[in-house]
Amino acid sequence: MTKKRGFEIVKKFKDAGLDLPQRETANAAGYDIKAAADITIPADGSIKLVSTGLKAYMQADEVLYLINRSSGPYKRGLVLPNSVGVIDADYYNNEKNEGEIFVQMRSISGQDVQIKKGDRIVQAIFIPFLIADDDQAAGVRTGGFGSTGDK
Ligand SMILES: O=c1ccn([C@H]2C[C@H](O)[C@@H](COP(=O)(O)OP(=O)(O)OP(=O)(O)O)O2)c(=O)[nH]1
Ligand SMILES: [Mg+2]
Repeated sequence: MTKKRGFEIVKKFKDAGLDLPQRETANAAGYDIKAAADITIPADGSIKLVSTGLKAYMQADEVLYLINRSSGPYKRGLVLPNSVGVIDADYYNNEKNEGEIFVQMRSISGQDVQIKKGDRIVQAIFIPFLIADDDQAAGVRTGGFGSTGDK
């Protein structure tokens, strides 16, 4: 089978016994992503990066969105401060790193929230996107989290 899109475990977590993301029901859009290690999301509202131990490959005109589970804020008091995480196709095996996906998380409960290894923290949805007529993007991704600068 030709590889089109999917998830792989990054080297750092290769012996950690992680599961590859699954959809829970036949028509679900989202692949549920689990935390790769225990982490506390602090009561003070500061932002933590949660390791997933995963990278994602996809077609050049596809993007992977990380979107909160509806139970995230409602039951656990957890939100993604960036609302939606955008995982670009060229983040996979980029120049500086393998392209591990991290989930930004913040507690809005006023309490510490304990995330345990294996907890399903976010859902990931593959989506095709369009480009504008005059698009001339030719840059090469060298990392993530601000690698392309502010200007
Ligand atoms: O929640 C997220 C958001 C992004 N990323 C990684 C994958 C993505 O391809 C890369 C860049 O994300 P984005 O373009 O949203 O952030 P940026 O601040 O514009 O960084 P850059 O300048 O590297 O594009 O960072 C994550 O691991 N988790
Ligand atoms: Mg960017």
